[in-house]
Amino acid sequence: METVLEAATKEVNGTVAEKKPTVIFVLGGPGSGKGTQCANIVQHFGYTHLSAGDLLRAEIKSGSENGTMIQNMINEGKIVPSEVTIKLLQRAIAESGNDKFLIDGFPRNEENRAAFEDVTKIEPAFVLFFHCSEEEMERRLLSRNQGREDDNIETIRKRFKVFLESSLPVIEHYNSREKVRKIDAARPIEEVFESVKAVFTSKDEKAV
Ligand SMILES: Nc1ncnc2c1ncn2[C@@H]1O[C@H](COP(=O)(O)OP(=O)(O)OP(=O)(O)O)[C@@H](O)[C@H]1O
Ligand SMILES: Nc1ccn([C@H]2C[C@H](O)[C@@H](COP(=O)(O)O)O2)c(=O)n1
Ligand SMILES: [Mg+2]
Repeated sequence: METVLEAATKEVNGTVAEKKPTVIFVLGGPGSGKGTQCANIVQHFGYTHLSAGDLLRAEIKSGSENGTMIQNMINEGKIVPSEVTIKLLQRAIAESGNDKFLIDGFPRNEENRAAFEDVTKIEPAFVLFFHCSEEEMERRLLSRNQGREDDNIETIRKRFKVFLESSLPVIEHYNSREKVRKIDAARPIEEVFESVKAVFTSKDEKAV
């Protein structure tokens, strides 16, 4: 079967026609509920969920030559170089067989954003931004119990700092292009999902 990336570039009457996948970036602070809401969106709307953090953790487990570097960056709450993360995303897109994706936790900084645009020429249909107070996010992360090494108070504080300094400017970039759909994520999971559904079923969202 033809993959999305193979289908992306086709010869039509001697000219190159591009068929790009639909991409929605899912952003928000650590513990704002991105993964939780993506699982709901997948069930209701048929997207493939690609979490950049999950792909990086799988890369560590695979014994890749980049594993130690990725592990050290994650433990410090830092952002892994775009080249590594984008390759993982491209591979996952190619292997999925789908043509619509929730890309969760990416782009995390300006370098991620510019490199993705440059390499893939893909613009997100929109950006879902889960907004939540640090106090609530910290509470959620400390009780997540999924065995994540970075869910300790020292690393959580570093991740909050990186979110404020490096990720918020990316959200501002897309906000100035009217691409951000901001969701109040401090409410119970079901209520948050009602707001998410309203975005996905809105007549104004042409690409969805
Ligand atoms: N609206 C909510 N209310 C209460 N708890 C929530 C809510 N959404 C998610 N949680 C819980 O908070 C924790 C973090 O959620 P989740 O893993 O979805 O966040 P995330 O944004 O993907 O975090 P990270 O950036 O660290 O990957 C999980 O234990 C999840 O069950
Ligand atoms: N674009 C990304 C996404 C994630 N990482 C690293 C750094 C994060 O602290 C960690 C965990 O991500 P999460 O699962 O919380 O979304 O993964 C990165 O370097 N670049
Ligand atoms: Mg997550």
